[in-house]
Amino acid sequence: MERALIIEKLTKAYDKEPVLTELDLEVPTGTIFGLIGPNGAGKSTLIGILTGLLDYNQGSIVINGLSYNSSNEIEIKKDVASVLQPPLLFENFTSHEFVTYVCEMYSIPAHGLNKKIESLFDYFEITEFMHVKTKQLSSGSRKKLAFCAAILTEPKLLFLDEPFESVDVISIGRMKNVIRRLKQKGTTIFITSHILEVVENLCDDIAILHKGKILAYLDSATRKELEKNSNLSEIFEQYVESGGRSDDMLSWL
Ligand SMILES: Nc1ncnc2c1ncn2[C@@H]1O[C@H](COP(=O)(O)OP(=O)(O)OP(=O)(O)O)[C@@H](O)[C@H]1O
Repeated sequence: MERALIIEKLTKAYDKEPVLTELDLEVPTGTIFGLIGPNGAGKSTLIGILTGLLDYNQGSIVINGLSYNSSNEIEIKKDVASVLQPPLLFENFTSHEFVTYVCEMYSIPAHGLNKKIESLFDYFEITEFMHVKTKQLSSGSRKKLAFCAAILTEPKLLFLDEPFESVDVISIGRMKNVIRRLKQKGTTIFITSHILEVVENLCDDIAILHKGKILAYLDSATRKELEKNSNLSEIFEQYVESGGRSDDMLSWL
């Protein structure tokens, strides 16, 4: 099977404090992959590295068949888009200026672009903010705008870090529709989320990241077996130990 992403022995420390330790991970091309893990597990750090925002100490990364290094960074990035947490927007641009600027950076042809922008903004109910500066948008609208910009760049690999956080339930449903459509077109989607019901229902393979390592990789066969008896939240709890904590600790409450 083809792999959109191959990570080997990836190690990252912040000021000597290890966050990712010899992490190995492979993501099959054209699938929706879910990365879940407790707070502080290293999910955003991993996405930061994979999108070129953060450096790393050791290991190797292959994206869409290209080995990641400074000489081919630009070639890799033209096929990769992301929605980060918090989303990165140009604060003094209007929503329309922002998405058109992002499309220019990705050399997306201008012909027909406005129609696509209008339909996406309409679908996500942000048309009224078309000519409003991004710094004035609510957190949910910022997320939706960053998502629209990422979609418009027609990526082969799309990283979504907590894409559903702050987003209303109707818009989450629409984001899920778009993500499924992208998969049908062959895009690989890499999602992190704490909303496990959405991950369970949307993703193909799922990995659990804990303390900087992949604790479990649940492919479709493994999921099928485990999900006979438990939902994803229960499976997550079984893998990620509670460290003996229970409600009894809060008996004073
Ligand atoms: N810039 C930074 N400097 C130092 N430590 C950092 C920095 N960014 C993150 N960390 C630490 O790295 C660890 C992993 O953080 P990260 O944000 O990647 O986790 P996460 O899995 O995305 O967490 P969450 O689910 O809470 O968003 C945490 O211990 C965090 O405190």
